[in-house]
Amino acid sequence: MPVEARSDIPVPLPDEVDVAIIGAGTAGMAAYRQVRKHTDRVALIEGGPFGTTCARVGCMPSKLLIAPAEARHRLAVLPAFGIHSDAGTVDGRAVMQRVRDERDRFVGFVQAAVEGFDPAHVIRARARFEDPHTLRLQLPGNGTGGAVARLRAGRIVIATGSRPAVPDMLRAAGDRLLTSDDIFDWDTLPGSVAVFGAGVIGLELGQALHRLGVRVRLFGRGGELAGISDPAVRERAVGILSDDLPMSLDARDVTVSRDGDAVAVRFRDPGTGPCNEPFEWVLATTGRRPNVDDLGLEHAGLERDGRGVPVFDRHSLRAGDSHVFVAGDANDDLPLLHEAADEGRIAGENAARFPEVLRQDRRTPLGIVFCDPQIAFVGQRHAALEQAGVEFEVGEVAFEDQGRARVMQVNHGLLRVYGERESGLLLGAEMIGPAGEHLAHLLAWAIQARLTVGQVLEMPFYHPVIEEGVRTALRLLNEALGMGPHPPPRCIDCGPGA
Ligand SMILES: Cc1cc2nc3c(=O)[nH]c(=O)nc-3n(C[C@H](O)[C@H](O)[C@H](O)COP(=O)(O)OP(=O)(O)OC[C@H]3O[C@@H](n4cnc5c(N)ncnc54)[C@H](O)[C@@H]3O)c2cc1C
Ligand SMILES: NC(=O)c1ccc[n+]([C@@H]2O[C@H](COP(=O)([O-])OP(=O)(O)OC[C@H]3O[C@@H](n4cnc5c(N)ncnc54)[C@H](O)[C@@H]3O)[C@@H](O)[C@H]2O)c1
Repeated sequence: MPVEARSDIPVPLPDEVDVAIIGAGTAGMAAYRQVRKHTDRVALIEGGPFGTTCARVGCMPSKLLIAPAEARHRLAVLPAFGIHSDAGTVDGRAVMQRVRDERDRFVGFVQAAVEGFDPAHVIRARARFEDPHTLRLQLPGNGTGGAVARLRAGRIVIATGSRPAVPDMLRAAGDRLLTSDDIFDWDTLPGSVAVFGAGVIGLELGQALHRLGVRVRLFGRGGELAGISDPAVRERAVGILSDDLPMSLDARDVTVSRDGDAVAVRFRDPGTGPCNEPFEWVLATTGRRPNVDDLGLEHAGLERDGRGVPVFDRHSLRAGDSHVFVAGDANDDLPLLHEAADEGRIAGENAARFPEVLRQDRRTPLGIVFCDPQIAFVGQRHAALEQAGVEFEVGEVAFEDQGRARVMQVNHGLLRVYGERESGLLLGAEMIGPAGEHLAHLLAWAIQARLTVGQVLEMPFYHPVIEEGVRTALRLLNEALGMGPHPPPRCIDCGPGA
């Protein structure tokens, strides 16, 4: 990792501030910028390295690993275009060198931003509540444990992020057990990895490693995959992705043990006999836990939920009717980068204005999984609509015959869109398919603008583009809502393969 941007500049610590922010990640830095607009009496407290989870061990290095994997995988479609190539040999050291170099560049941008903050505001320490308004600061030591200081704060923003949660059953892998915090520092690619947890991180990293030539098996639970809630989309996703990546999404009787330097994974897939597969490494991608357990929250006088997170209002980020605000992964609501930034802004603004606290609209939910084909969620999920008893209809398009997708040899997937029966409002979508990141944005913007399905269909659609597939799904949805005619099976006005 790059050197710390900020040395421990001997700046006198304040005794008291208007707002203390715990954690200088994405949410904490966004909060700091807001607070600065109102007061100079602010402390941004960071107990770990600067650079944010996103840049250091999250969004950016994971996408840097996925990019070469996708580039290599595209070589497999070349013969279908009549092109033959024997390229594709993987130089693991070069792959990981680029991942680390580019990662360090991104981390450097964040560190430069921190360098731009007033040094008097930035405190290198781990913070814990001693009472609702007092933080105990454990300052960095020189190997012998650092000094302790105390800071009184009128308001406090908790923006402490999250960390990998590792189940005990994987601990037997010993020093062969890794998390996403470790792998981007690899010097080279390993030979084999058992990836436990078929959520977003497991799927993204498991598929990328597999496509870079690492022997991978993705172990899941109960058939879940990347949080897809629509059973039709999940079934399609499992079909497409398991064609390529070895998966045991409902592995039973799993045990992990060491066999010398290797890790033996014993398991049973439904309908098969017992298997015993050796791996060099075990990668735990079994979820993340909010960093609230070591904050002394029992001294903060806040009501907490079952995971120990202060009960808070997602429109103000305020914990109960207190002076404490909880933003980003720490609140365990929507652990995504853009949400952490939004929440930091709202929490910072409210902490600064306190006791005036404003409730703000939140954006339309949007989630993108950078596997290939991409998985995406927009607006209300299928399961949530069903659970809430919303009366809705579904329109769908399969991408196998979609014109542009076929031209490009990316014709795999299924998009399902949901619309409200009475109003015709577009409510949500789940998908696996080509250009998922772009289609998901279009749909999210339409939902946030509160457009009906009919109004979205009034928008321009070019030809031949993958967005024509969205139009097909929306036309079928409009018909199901009783608000549009049955679309012609081979739509002439839209050109072939729409
Ligand atoms: C592998 C991976 C891939 C991801 N990919 C994506 C993606 O593609 N898109 C996306 O939207 N999201 C992605 N995410 C999620 C995204 O990275 C997080 O939602 C986001 O970074 C959370 O930001 P944050 O500010 O809440 O936390 P962080 O950036 O983790 O900041 C929290 C800070 O608090 C500090 N801290 C903790 N406790 C204390 C304490 N007691 N005292 C002082 N400081 C403390 C920590 O050291 C840390 O610096 C990914 C995550 C992972 C792990
Ligand atoms: N592209 C993106 O936007 C992106 C990428 C990566 C991470 N993230 C964020 O990070 C969060 C955390 O991701 P994650 O993948 O760690 O968590 P997750 O909650 O999405 O998935 C964890 C999975 O592990 C499974 N699991 C738990 N214990 C298990 C066990 N013992 N054996 C097998 N499976 C087990 C769970 O059932 C679940 O399916 C995501 O919810 C997401 O918000 C986003």
